[in-house]
Amino acid sequence: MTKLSVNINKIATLRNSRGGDSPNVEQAAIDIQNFGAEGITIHPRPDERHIRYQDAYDLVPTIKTEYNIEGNPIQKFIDLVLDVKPTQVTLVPDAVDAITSNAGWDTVTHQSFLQEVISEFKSNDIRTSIFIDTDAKMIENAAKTGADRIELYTENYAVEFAKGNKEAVLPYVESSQLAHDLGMDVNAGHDLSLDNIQFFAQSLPFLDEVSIGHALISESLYLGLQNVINMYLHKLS
Ligand SMILES: CC(=O)[C@@H](O)[C@H](O)COP(=O)(O)O
Ligand SMILES: NCC(=O)COP(=O)(O)O
Repeated sequence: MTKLSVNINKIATLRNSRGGDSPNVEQAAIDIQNFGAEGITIHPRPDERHIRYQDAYDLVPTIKTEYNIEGNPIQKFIDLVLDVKPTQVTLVPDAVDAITSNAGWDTVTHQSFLQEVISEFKSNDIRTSIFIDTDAKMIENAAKTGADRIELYTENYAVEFAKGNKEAVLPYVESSQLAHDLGMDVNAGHDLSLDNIQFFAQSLPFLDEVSIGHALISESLYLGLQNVINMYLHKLS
């Protein structure tokens, strides 16, 4: 069974837009887990435009499932993760000003750096995962860094699937098998949604966890709108 980890960045985006504490990200994490999600993912960025570094600490007592922290391992991020000690850290090669993640690691160029940070996280009992494209050479080199898992960057699959190109899943099928053969587990994420997740999960031979945020929160708004509007109308009647 593939675990669902819910990325709550967008809850924080909404909170920050008013400067207050609504919606409350800790309560959201509690509820999301009570509704059955098997993990909570956050992806703090250096500008703290959504999840803040302080949120990473405040969430600790609320997460009873798996806690996954994603981000670029700049020193501030490394210190945060070593302090918070989540279940898993996912290393993502984000540019400081990136709107969202847009590429996997070049594990050849950055092999020794990745090896160093991964070994530090592992010696602190934190599972490690590397955000990566469906490139065999990069995945083979990811294994050499000592990473426990890869997280397959699924934007291309999501874009192509929306156009009806189901064969876009094939590189992910191959990458999943390769990672497994190399002794790594497989996560996936980015733009996965209610539309594309089932075909993806059923196609991959190995898929341990997906982290989903943007689409899941948007879908929750749409699927909840009718209910909430009816509740307002009832209060006003
Ligand atoms: C690595 C990845 O694909 C996600 O963590 C995604 O980047 C979420 O970050 P944002 O919410 O900042 O888009
Ligand atoms: N690791 C991917 C993630 O956490 C969520 O990405 P998205 O669903 O917001 O695109």
